[in-house]
Amino acid sequence: MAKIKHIAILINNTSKTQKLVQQFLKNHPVPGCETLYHKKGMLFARSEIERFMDEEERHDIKILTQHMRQPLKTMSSGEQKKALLKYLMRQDPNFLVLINPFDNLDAESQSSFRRELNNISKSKTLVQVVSRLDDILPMTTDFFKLDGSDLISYPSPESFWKENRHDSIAFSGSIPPPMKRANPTQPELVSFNNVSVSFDGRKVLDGITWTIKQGEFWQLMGPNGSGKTTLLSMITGDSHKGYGQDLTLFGRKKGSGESVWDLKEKIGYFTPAMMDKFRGYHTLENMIISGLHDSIGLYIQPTDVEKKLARQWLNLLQLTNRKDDLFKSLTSGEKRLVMTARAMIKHPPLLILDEPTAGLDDTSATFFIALVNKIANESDTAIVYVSHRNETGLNPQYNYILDMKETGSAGKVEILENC
Ligand SMILES: Nc1ncnc2c1ncn2[C@@H]1O[C@H](COP(=O)(O)OP(=O)(O)OP(=O)(O)O)[C@@H](O)[C@H]1O
Repeated sequence: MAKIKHIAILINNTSKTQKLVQQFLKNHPVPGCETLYHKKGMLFARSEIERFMDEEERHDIKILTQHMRQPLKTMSSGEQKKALLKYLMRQDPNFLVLINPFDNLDAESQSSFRRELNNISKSKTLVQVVSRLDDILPMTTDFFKLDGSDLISYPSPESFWKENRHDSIAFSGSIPPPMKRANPTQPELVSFNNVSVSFDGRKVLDGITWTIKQGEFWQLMGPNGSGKTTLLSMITGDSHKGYGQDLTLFGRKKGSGESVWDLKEKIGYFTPAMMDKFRGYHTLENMIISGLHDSIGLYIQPTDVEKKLARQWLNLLQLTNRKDDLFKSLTSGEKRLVMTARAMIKHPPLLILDEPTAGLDDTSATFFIALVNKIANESDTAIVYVSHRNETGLNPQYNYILDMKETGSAGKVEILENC
């Protein structure tokens, strides 16, 4: 029997990924991948999960969760991915096109997902479309890179690895100062004392005790479904689960009449999903200034001082000459830098970055991490960085690790060397 081919396509910020994926799925020939022509292919991608979520929400059509009570939307990323893979395998395709399959998965879910794909690879071709070299599976036989619309094929795995392994990036310049000296904040920004959360009678968080102080740099870690998002949503005011519990946010006890707006004012927040919510018809300068007004995009005339500050940020990000370009014209790596600058321009007491490098290629992720380390070193802002990946180069002082148990996740503090 002929050996099954497995394809890896490395993508970057310029890649016309959707176009290529459609070529595979619609059975148009792809040079170098002729064996898949006229075969049945199916797509494993975040966008598919969102599509099924939309079907559930808008039309009440349950496809991935046919025999489950829990809506797809409230499942953890790992649970959603498992449900999608199960569904795709029931359709018995000849090949699967997987776009960044390990994004948003914790280490344990990644290994079990890798094992599952390894099993599937014995009978089906895998086409991995990935932005990170570490995600390429070992059984890969054919290597490509997608530059713009050009699919470049490599004669051997060695030639692929030699060309694409990258060096680390140095960052230069300083974090621009705040527009005005902040009122001294209390040293304790967030304090959970024995806080627990349940959904439908099932405990998700059990007795969380965690204090975040001014200027600290935390990484929040835990397997998929351990309650990271739930924990963050209590800090940002997006969940009511904190009421009636011993939770103090920026010096005020939860439930003592604070508004969500009071909280949002003190928090800079970025998660890649935020970028799906707007079309990007604002200039880079206005996007950054909008962080001072807690809007996404600017709807009032900026002052000269605001413009000057935005330019200092653009300078740091090496985007000075593009201040009048539209946000939508940026690559996804550049967009995330600008969104982080937007979140940081007011030097909030707390900056939350929720899986900020998901989907980025290695070079962009390295650049992003350099910016985060810089913010941690040069500002009084405390950072909570949520990631499943042990990001090379990220220098948090502490890990807050959620240990998932039947009785709900318990939290553990790990003090790191950078402290
Ligand atoms: N509104 C809700 N109703 C029911 N269950 C929920 C709800 N919100 C979250 N859950 C459940 O709580 C658990 C924790 O979810 P949460 O999204 O906080 O985990 P997470 O650690 O952020 O996961 P991931 O890393 O995959 O994003 C999951 O099992 C999820 O299914």
